[in-house]
Amino acid sequence: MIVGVPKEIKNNEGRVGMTPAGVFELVKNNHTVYVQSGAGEGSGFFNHDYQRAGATILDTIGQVYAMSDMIVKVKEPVAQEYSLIQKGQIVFTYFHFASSEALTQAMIRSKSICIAYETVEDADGSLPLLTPMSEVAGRMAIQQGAKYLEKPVKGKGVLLGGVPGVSPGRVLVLGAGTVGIQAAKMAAGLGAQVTVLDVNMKRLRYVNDIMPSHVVTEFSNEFNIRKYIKTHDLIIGGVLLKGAKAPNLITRDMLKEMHPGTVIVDVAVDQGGCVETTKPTTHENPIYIIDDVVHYCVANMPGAVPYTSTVALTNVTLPYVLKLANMGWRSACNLDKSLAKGLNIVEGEVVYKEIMEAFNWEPALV
Ligand SMILES: NC(=O)C1=CN([C@@H]2O[C@H](COP(=O)(O)OP(=O)(O)OC[C@H]3O[C@@H](n4cnc5c(N)ncnc54)[C@H](O)[C@@H]3O)[C@@H](O)[C@H]2O)C=CC1
Ligand SMILES: CC(=O)C(=O)O
Ligand SMILES: [Mg+2]
Repeated sequence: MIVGVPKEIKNNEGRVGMTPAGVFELVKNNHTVYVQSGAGEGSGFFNHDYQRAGATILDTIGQVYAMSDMIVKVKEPVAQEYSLIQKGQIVFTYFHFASSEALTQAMIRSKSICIAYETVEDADGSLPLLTPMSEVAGRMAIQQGAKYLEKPVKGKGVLLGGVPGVSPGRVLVLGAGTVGIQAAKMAAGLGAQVTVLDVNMKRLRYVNDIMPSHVVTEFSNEFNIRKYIKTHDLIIGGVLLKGAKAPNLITRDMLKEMHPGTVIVDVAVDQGGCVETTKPTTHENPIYIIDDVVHYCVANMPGAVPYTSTVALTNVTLPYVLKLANMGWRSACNLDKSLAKGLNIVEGEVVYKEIMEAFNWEPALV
């Protein structure tokens, strides 16, 4: 198979879909790999590294899309890429369709095979290709939140760890999944008081078992959310309903209940966000303020630490890339049920029910 690796063009996205180690494995399996010139630079991988591993470097993104059977990338295609995607081409990347009807319509029109990293799902319900990036984003959420709590950037002016004689800051974590646990761990490490909410008691039991006593758990419901947003300085949005639009747990009216300078880091922004006032931002302009509440809603947080994120991501994607290249998408998905869950749009048809539900589409209309 011919596999293409384009350079990411989303704002400040330094990750790349394949490392030279991945190229080496594919070439060893008799595949051809085209890498766009400079694609890996943000992650510390240069053209000569890819060439030494056996790849051919192409000058333009157009050439990579035109010459490849399968595109392996990181983020969802942006508008400039829509017309480059070909009928029957496999596109293996994050898509987050439920948050963008425009992207969904464009990929339906392309008649490509869209396999979304974020919905590849193991038998136990875990999401092996989302987990490493959620680990990065969960940890980063506290770093970013701590920064935007500073007064010069309109935060409340609270130091999360406090100092002797002054209470530490308070962090509210919505969702005790991968993002939530990593965020809670980082916040606890800084000495903050942490409250973690989830609707899944198993997750809350797990958090309760592994975290120190200054991390407490509560059930997630509107009553508790309304109570805790008034007293917490930093709120992390880490909820997920697989493949679906995130629920709006914090509604617009609730912002008025919060202390001015409260910071929300809505990591779930890529699935539409769990805060009604969330809209995607970029690393260039990461925040905006509504009702004195600072919103940080960067949809590609791990893109800012590509040296860590590219390796963490490609460690888990490469086995699937090899399977797709060796067997083709039909046989690979027939044999590997986890990978089959990644199929979102196939030759113009949406095959993932939560995407249809996100846009209130009836099957006959698509
Ligand atoms: N902005 C970014 O750069 C990144 C965003 N993400 C996103 O972060 C989100 C979270 O991902 P993960 O932690 O991996 O998901 P996960 O599946 O590990 O955890 C989600 C948790 O949300 C909980 N939940 C569902 N409904 C809830 C409710 N009403 N109240 C409280 N909790 C609720 C679930 O029970 C689960 O424990 C996803 O949307 C993911 O795409 C992940 C990585 C990077
Ligand atoms: C998961 C995701 O959206 C990201 O890593 O950018
Ligand atoms: Mg207010």
